[in-house]
Amino acid sequence: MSTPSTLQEKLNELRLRFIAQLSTRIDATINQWQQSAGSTEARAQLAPELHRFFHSLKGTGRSLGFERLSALAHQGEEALTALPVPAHIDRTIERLLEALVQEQAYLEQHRSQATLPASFNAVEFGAGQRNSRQRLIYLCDDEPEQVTQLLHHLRCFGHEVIHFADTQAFFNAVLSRRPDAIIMDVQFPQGNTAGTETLTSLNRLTGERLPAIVLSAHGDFNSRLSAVRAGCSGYFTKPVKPLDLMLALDELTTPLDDEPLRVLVVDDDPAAADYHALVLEQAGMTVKRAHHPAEAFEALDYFSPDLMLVDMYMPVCSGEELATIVRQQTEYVGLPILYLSSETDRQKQLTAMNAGVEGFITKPVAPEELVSAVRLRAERLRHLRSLMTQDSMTGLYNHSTTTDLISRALVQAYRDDAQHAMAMIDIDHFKDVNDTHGHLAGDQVIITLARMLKTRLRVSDIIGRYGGEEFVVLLKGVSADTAAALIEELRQDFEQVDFNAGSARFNCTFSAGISAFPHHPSTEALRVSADRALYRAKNRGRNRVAINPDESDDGADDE
Ligand SMILES: Nc1nc2c(ncn2[C@@H]2O[C@H](COP(=O)(O)OP(=O)(O)OP(=O)(O)O)[C@@H](O)[C@H]2O)c(=O)[nH]1
Repeated sequence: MSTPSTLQEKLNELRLRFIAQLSTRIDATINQWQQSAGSTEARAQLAPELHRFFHSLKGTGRSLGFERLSALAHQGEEALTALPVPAHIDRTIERLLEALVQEQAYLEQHRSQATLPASFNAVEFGAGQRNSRQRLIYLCDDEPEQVTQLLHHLRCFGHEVIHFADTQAFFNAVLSRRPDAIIMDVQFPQGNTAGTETLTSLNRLTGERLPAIVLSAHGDFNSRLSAVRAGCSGYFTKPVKPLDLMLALDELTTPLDDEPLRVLVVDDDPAAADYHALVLEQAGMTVKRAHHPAEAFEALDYFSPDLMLVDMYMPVCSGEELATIVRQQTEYVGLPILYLSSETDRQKQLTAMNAGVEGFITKPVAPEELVSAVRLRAERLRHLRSLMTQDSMTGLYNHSTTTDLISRALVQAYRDDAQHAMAMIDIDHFKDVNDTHGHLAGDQVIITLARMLKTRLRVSDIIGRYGGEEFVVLLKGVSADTAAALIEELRQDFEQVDFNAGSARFNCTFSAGISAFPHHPSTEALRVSADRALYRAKNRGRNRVAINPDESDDGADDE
């Protein structure tokens, strides 16, 4: 069988799985019901479980589009909660269980026709997960010297760059593959504003405003006006300083946050958890499913969710109890919690909100409604968190957050039996940079290295600014040797970046030390070993990457 790829296919697969498991669930309940026959006490003991069975079938049934099944389950739930207890309640329950058996048989027979209700067919979310900070840039310029310099810098920052020397080839390329940003020269042999005119035509043709920055040999009014009319965000006169252009590109292309939102879905019913997880995953979020509240409690620590979506009724404890337990820990006081339930009783909803949760989503929820409710709250938390955890100059994690995140990653690595590597990176002779070119130029170097680390390493790697000109990176899933090779590539590119301070141009280098997990099994042990290797790199002349000999795969010294 082929792997389902679209949301519809995945949801249909979920429906089929739900139908396949339905008879076991109904049979088990009928069994319990029959065993409790004749004993008022046994029936009373069974009532909460029976209620959960009907409640869960009602919610998941409706979410997956099984309206008749859900309506029957709803009747069962109502009968069990009605006060006074309805006359002939046993007869009612038996009738409903029989009806569920028939409905199950019907669904089983017609399983090949199982398709989602029409309301789901319009649902498609955007491109989904972005797991790279690299961008596709089109550079359209016919001046060889400028092009060589820009290509070099753009590639140092890990961007994929395609160069066009004429506007026609550029025009055709944009129509076949849209870039993330465009750098466009204004003047070409075809005319003084041929570059911006090409952009204007493309904007008209595509109905979009293409993200573009203009380079021009002239800063005159007409050239600038043509750029504004072409919808360009930046205008640079040649010779352009590559780093200024990089920053402008960043503003044009970098979304607020690259990392997918993490959502913890807690539901004892696997079908319901799968359904909601699928919808959120399709919208680009990373989802962890927990079927038991204790499992959810553990996941808080190693998964570090941006939001928790909790079923209100679970056998072990209620959503409200779980929310209270979570809230009792200071580090999770701000974690947004949303209840997800088919409970429609307003009073019960309000009571459940007492645990300080963010809101209540009633099942079945339309996919786009779920995504928007989750995204809104999770992004707010991300923003607040970032103010506390990031270094304001570089946007990298600050010292304490870096240490904290690395420690959590190591806990997870123990579980997964994974290997990681740590790199300590320190800019060489940085005091001289400040003394010679000024503090602002020094800041520019720090920001540039931070930017390179972010664009070149993986989103899942942990990158922090440890101190002034010192950075630490946890490269996940790689050996010390692989990490050393990756950092060595970065080192070679960094030394070629041109910095400017007034009319002076200068270059910088860095040294790095590498250590490996599980060879060094704690954050502190990793740090000490990487620091020792960094010291060796500095001692041996700087501008190099070092590993302690005992960490290298072949045990050889790195130099
Ligand atoms: N511009 C700037 N300088 C900083 C910042 N934080 C720390 N520094 C400076 O970084 C310099 C670090 O210098 P040192 O630790 O002596 O080392 P170094 O000159 O880089 O020499 P080596 O590491 O031995 O190659 C100090 O002069 C600090 O003032 C910052 O945010 N911006």
